[in-house]
Amino acid sequence: MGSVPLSSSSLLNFRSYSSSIFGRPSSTFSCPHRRFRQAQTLSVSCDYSSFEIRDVSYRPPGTKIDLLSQVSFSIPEKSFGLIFGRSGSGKTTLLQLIAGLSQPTTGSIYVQRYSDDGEKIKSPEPLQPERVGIVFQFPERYFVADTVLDEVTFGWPRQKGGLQLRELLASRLQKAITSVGLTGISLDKDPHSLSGGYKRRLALAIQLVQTPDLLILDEPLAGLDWKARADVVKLLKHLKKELTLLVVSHDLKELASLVDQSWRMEMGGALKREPLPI
Ligand SMILES: Nc1ncnc2c1ncn2[C@@H]1O[C@H](COP(=O)(O)OP(=O)(O)OP(=O)(O)O)[C@@H](O)[C@H]1O
Repeated sequence: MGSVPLSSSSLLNFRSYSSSIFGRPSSTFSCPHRRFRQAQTLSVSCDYSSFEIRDVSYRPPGTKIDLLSQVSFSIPEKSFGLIFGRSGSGKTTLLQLIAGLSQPTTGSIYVQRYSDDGEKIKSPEPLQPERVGIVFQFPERYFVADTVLDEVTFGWPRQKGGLQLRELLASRLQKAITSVGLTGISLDKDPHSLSGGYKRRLALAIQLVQTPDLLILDEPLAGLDWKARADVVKLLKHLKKELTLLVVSHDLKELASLVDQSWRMEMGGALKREPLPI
């Protein structure tokens, strides 16, 4: 991989900068319309956003089969949604549409803002792909760099930016590495030499560094041993406090304690809200 304008040591020198100074401010005060009612005593705004998928159908170009059929659901910010269903039902196809990797044939995907009492505020805004992070199945298969640092910063601007840009990038990197618990790992280490669980942490850090609002995970526990699986579940629990997670998985029991809403994808690409069948 080519050079990145920040070395590991220079990045670590930026540790003391607060991400709240250089990073994107968090979307709202944590006011969980769902968790506590602080707003009744303090005058704090409890508006919240919801990611909304409305009547989405998808037929791949040049084919005559709909892989998704009128899919509608919504997921409020800072909640954990899980989609389950049989292999080949269309789960990954749906994730790809939400991430903006392909376009729905019909229907829309947008962000709607609500007041605490559930009234719509403002017009809906299209969900911008850069606000969505996606971690594919077996993400470690797509690692391309020789060091953890290069892997996380792949695609960053290569020209020398100003100090402010360097500080912003360093701060985001530091925050992402810390959130996934990779601080004990040398940034010069070969990503391919990490354990299975640490590779998954790295895959999450690669997405988190872009500060997404919505993080999509396709089978995050697949192929891991029991210890790494428990590790990733713990990590997702931590991440849920920071952002919205939409997960496709067959590992329902292990993820059940995190799930706020779940849906079953039926063969033919119809999505139905349904409790986890465990
Ligand atoms: N571009 C395409 N053209 C035609 N068929 C496709 C295309 N992409 C996916 N499919 C088919 O669509 C169906 C749904 O695939 P998808 O990968 O979304 O399923 P899934 O529910 O995620 O399955 P799994 O649990 O095995 O990952 C499959 O039968 C797949 O072969």
